[in-house]
Amino acid sequence: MSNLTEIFKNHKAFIPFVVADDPDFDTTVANIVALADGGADIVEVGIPFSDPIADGAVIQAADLRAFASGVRTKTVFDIIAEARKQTTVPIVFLTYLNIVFKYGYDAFCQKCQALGVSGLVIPDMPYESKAEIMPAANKYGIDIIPLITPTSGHRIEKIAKNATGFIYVVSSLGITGERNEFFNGLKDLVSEIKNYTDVPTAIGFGVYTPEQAKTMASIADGVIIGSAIVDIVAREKQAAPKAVEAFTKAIRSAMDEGTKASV
Ligand SMILES: O=P(O)(O)OC[C@@H](O)[C@@H](O)c1c[nH]c2ccccc12
Repeated sequence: MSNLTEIFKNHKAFIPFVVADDPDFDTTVANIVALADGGADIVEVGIPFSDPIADGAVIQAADLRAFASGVRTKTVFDIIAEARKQTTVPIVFLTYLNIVFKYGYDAFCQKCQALGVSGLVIPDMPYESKAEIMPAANKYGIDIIPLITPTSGHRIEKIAKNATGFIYVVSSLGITGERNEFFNGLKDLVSEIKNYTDVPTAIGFGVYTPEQAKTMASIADGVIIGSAIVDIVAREKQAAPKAVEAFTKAIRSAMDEGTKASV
């Protein structure tokens, strides 16, 4: 079983997201460690991209800060290598497909394995194109985390049946960023997925507050939060790690509360 799947056995998983090299190398390393110390189960690290079509203003701005810092794919790998000296927390990359394609599927997955990166979330790679990357992903034991959205419809069955690691359930239509309302069929969407697989589900997109995290943890096996953390990094800059750790603890305890209440 994938090491990512194992994590969900103990409790509801919290999966925070940061953009690599935002605002700089050392702060990103410290943020990854702070997320782990605060109780993150998996850290999702975004590789900055010039055309992040699924991202809202907050993450787009973070990508621009990373570019201003001179980020390259190699910088991102070096950040992970540095973080790995301080933490064993499971890590997945959020990356647009072109970055992986350009680096080479085999070389990229090999690098992930060497760095202890367990999975890839590739939002612009449709399920139907997954076959291209699977030989490399299988060779190096990297999970390709599929996304299921409120409009996945008849594709849910095949996506779920072929999933490994965990399934990223997109909370609503649109792009990343804070929101007050989510797709109202989320419970049904998660239970439909459960008809086809035991691979755990995590809900992301627009989850911003501890209260929302608690609600999502009552629906799915895990919760993903990006923009709320990236906002803290934008505000606090080099001082972010402390605030990021405090936020992570607040989310963790809200999720644990939610879980206890439903037992
Ligand atoms: O920022 P949000 O709304 O909390 O959403 C999670 C998210 O940041 C992270 O998983 C992510 C960042 N960029 C993405 C692009 C597509 C899908 C997911 C993502």
